[in-house]
Amino acid sequence: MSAVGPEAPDLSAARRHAAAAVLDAGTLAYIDGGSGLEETLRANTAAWRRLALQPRVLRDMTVVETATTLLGAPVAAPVALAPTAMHLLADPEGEAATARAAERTGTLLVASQAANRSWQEIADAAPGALRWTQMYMLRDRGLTRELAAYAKDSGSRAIVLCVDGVALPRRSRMDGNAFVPPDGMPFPNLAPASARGRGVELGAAVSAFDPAVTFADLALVKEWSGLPLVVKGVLHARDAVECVDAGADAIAVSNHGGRQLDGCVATADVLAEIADAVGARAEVYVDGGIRTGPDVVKALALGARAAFVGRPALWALAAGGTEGLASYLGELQEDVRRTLAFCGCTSPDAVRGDHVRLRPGP
Ligand SMILES: Cc1cc2nc3c(=O)[nH]c(=O)nc-3n(C[C@H](O)[C@H](O)[C@H](O)COP(=O)(O)O)c2cc1C
Ligand SMILES: CC(C)CC(=O)C(=O)O
Repeated sequence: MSAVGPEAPDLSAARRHAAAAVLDAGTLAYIDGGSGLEETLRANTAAWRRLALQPRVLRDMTVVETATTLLGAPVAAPVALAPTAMHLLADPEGEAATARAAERTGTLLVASQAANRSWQEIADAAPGALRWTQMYMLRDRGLTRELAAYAKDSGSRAIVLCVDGVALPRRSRMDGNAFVPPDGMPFPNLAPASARGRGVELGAAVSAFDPAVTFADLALVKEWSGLPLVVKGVLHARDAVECVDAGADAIAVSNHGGRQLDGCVATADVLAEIADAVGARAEVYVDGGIRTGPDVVKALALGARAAFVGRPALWALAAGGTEGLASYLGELQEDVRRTLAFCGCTSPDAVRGDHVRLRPGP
């Protein structure tokens, strides 16, 4: 404990606490954990703490808007739901519950390819929600093509191609390192239409991810889906530029919440150089350790258009279902609003690079 007492809890801490009371230990370890020594998991949050906002004053903050657009579509705030697998672990309605919370709060939902509800069921649960679809390039290109078309047909407005799944991570907290989903957990969006009702086994699904994926595949995914393409899992400025050269419409700076390559850079530490390299050619987003309104505004100052949250949304969903997630998202939006006001910004667009700087010290 420091001289001034314990660190104040962030908005998600109470949700994490409540989730721990309802989830079994294995499920909680799966959600919370990272890979290896969890160096990157810890570095993600620590990197946001090392940055300090430098506010501007005397700018009339009577009206402060958090609303913005993502790939042209309006959202209530520059905070979105990162794709996370298996929402049936957190709520008996799975991603349908998540989608309703997104709809209610004007939040973008990125539906995972490892969702337990089919993309069409998620769409039907919340027709007013803005939804993008996360996919992997599968070894079976024909199936990938079919699923890309399915994403579009079920109303997704973009594909988020996750490119950090080229090896199996060692997830240290989990017994034997393998999380075994409960029996009967469906993965309908990894199966061809003919088997969508049954879904596939998770193990089979994960080994279906194609480690041979390259920049040349980006154009294919765009063509197959007919949708804008976000590349998720980029951590190097030159890769970001190459993705944009290959047709990407947006870059999601992400290390998968410290769950894939342990020991890699924290996202906050590379965001600015990636955003600078990409410039106005594509939107740039970030995830990993985003927990507060100030974290979101720091991300905007470093050049992101939006920040995405992963684990806190699952904790909030487990703790309180649609209601719990909607109230968490509402509080986070309010935290963004008050942070913008304190920074002298009447909207996300008003945030500039000089609103953030590194804290002095070790
Ligand atoms: C339980 C869990 C499941 C995840 N599943 C996926 C997934 O299916 N697809 C994907 O692209 N990313 C997945 N991610 C990574 C998130 O999209 C995101 O990068 C990460 O959670 C952000 O870090 P945060 O949890 O610190 O906010 C998952 C993350 C967690 C915690
Ligand atoms: C089923 C997995 C692909 C989900 C995932 O990405 C994760 O657990 O981090």
